[in-house]
Amino acid sequence: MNNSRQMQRSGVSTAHHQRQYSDNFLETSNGRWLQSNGLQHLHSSNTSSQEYAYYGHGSRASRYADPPATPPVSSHASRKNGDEDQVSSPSELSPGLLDLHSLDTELLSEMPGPGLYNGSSLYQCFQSRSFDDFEIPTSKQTGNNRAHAFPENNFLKTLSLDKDKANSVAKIKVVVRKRPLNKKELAKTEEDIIETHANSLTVHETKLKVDLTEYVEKHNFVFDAVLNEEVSNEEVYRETVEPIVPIIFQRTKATCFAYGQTGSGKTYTMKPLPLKASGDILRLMNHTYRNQGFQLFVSFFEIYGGKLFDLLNDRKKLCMREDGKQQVCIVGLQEYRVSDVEMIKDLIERGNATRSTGTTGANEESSRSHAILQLAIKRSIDGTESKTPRVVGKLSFIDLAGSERGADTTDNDKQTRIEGAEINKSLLALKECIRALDNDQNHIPFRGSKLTEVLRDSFVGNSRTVMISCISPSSGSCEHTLNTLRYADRVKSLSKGSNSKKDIIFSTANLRESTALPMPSIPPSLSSSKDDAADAWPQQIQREDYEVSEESYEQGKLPWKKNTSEDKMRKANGQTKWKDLPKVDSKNSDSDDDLNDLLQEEEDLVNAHRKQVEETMDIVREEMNLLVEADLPGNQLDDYVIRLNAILSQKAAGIQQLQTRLAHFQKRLRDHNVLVLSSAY
Ligand SMILES: Nc1ncnc2c1ncn2[C@@H]1O[C@H](COP(=O)(O)OP(=O)(O)OP(=O)(O)O)[C@@H](O)[C@H]1O
Repeated sequence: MNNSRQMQRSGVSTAHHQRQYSDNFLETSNGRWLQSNGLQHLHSSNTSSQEYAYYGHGSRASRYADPPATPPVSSHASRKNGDEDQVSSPSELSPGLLDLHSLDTELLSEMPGPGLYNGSSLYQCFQSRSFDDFEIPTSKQTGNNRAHAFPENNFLKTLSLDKDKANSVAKIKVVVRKRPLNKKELAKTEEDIIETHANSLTVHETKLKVDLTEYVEKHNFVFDAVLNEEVSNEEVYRETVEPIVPIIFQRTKATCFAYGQTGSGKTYTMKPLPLKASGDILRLMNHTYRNQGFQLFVSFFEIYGGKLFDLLNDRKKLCMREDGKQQVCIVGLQEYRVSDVEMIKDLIERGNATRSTGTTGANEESSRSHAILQLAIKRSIDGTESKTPRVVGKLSFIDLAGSERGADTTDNDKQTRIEGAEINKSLLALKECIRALDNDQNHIPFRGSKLTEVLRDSFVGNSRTVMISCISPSSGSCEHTLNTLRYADRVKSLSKGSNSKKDIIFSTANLRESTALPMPSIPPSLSSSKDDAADAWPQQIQREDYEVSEESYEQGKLPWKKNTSEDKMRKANGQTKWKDLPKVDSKNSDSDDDLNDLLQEEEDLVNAHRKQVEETMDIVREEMNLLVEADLPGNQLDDYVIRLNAILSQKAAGIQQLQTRLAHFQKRLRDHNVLVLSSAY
């Protein structure tokens, strides 16, 4: 069905492909790019930068198309209110070439910093508009209409960020969003197995022992933020995108993507973000950067089955080219110049309505494509509109296809399986790129998929990435949820800054205070140990040591929330091998303390060791999941195996070091016992 739809559409787009040629246009930058790439036959008399502007603060009647910075498109200038056809009419739009990344990618040199921000005038200008049309009111939102129409949010504070502060915005931020149980899950009496804390969460996975008794395995994860089911879309925006909006004006490219299994809330989460962001961008353009010649452009396309389709141009098939500087260009992509939030909203709605959906084994209305909406801020070199504007910064929103990967492999529908393979391939490639960036590798495997090729310029240079991992709380989705969180954990480990280490300590404190959950395996005592071997503590353990899993053996399926004291007891009972040690009298209390310290250290070490092994197993499992059906070509597969081997070797080295430390501690314990025994007799 999708196939035929696409064929129909591509048929239409072929018809649209008839272009007028103009030698003059070769004078433009896009034309030059075409020429330099031997593609002059593709060039159009129009750019794809469609004017979609209307000034006069939102009055549709006063909308007019601004004289374009590039060859003009006049036919749609008189687009009437609500007349979508006029806008989308291919003959009117005359799709041209959007050199999204080529010359545009050479960002304009330093922009003047934000001027003095006058919060009240800004408020006055925008108070009549609402930017929250997508927002679902929550119980927390009171009847303060004024506040709702113009949320008195962090943005006002963010506006006054100077460049230094902007630089302090994390390069990679990983946020998890948990959705509420849905009706289906409630009807099946599925349990909520996700317990959230400030910036950590625990997954309570029910497992079966060999004797078929149930037990709960807990998996703890720490992220930059964890948003529970009560958090509104407005708060999600504040936590994720709002802080990066001002730095788009500082020659930065930022990407915000949602990852998670089908039905986990990716679209629900992503949909309102571009609109809110463009509202904030326009505010900055109209106030802080007033009269500085900034322009906002919107484009929206999807990657479906490895091919690109323009969501704002009747799903016209697009092609991607790489220029001599290895910059990726999307040929023919429509880009609309916008200066009003309402218009952006129209465009987003149009694009969303055009997205590919199909039926999968996992979800009837599943998005099987990656949807990419880009907000580009441009400015011509001299700040006027007489010259072709160039990209100053870009904000990309990516609603990824469902990450359930292997789930559809049993599906009989060939098309669905091919889609699944493509999705697996791109998610694998995305992670590979992130991993390569993490390791400061010279070679970033962007070519692994269309998705990563498109994102290439958003990851290099001065870039920011926000990943929102969407998870279902339901026990039935446990495996997918763990996969999502592990993927997010890998992305998180990219963050080399102070964040991750701080998180561990913070989280440890949190966990110790609030529950008797298993402790992360690097307690302060161990990391501050004066023992020589402490220096040999593998680096990656400190960095990646987020997930701790501990089996708390339970007879029957007891609700996890009630188990704290039992867990404590079990933990104590777990030390049976030491309880037969001869008792020493109270005079030996110092020795007791020493012994306890040693026992604690040993237990931590054993936990860390087990965690390393588990993590390694997780990596292998996860990679296998991704590889299934990814259908990589031979050379990519070889590269992939080499990289995976390197990671596993690193893990093996970490495990080896832990084993050495363990042997060392056991020797100390034996010595200690001999000492205690000899003093006892
Ligand atoms: N935080 C939330 N609060 C309330 N409802 C939610 C939330 N997240 C998701 N939903 C609801 O759950 C359903 C599935 O969400 P959504 O379509 O966003 O999932 P998805 O991850 O995009 O799925 P797919 O990958 O199949 O497109 C929708 O009906 C949506 O309204």
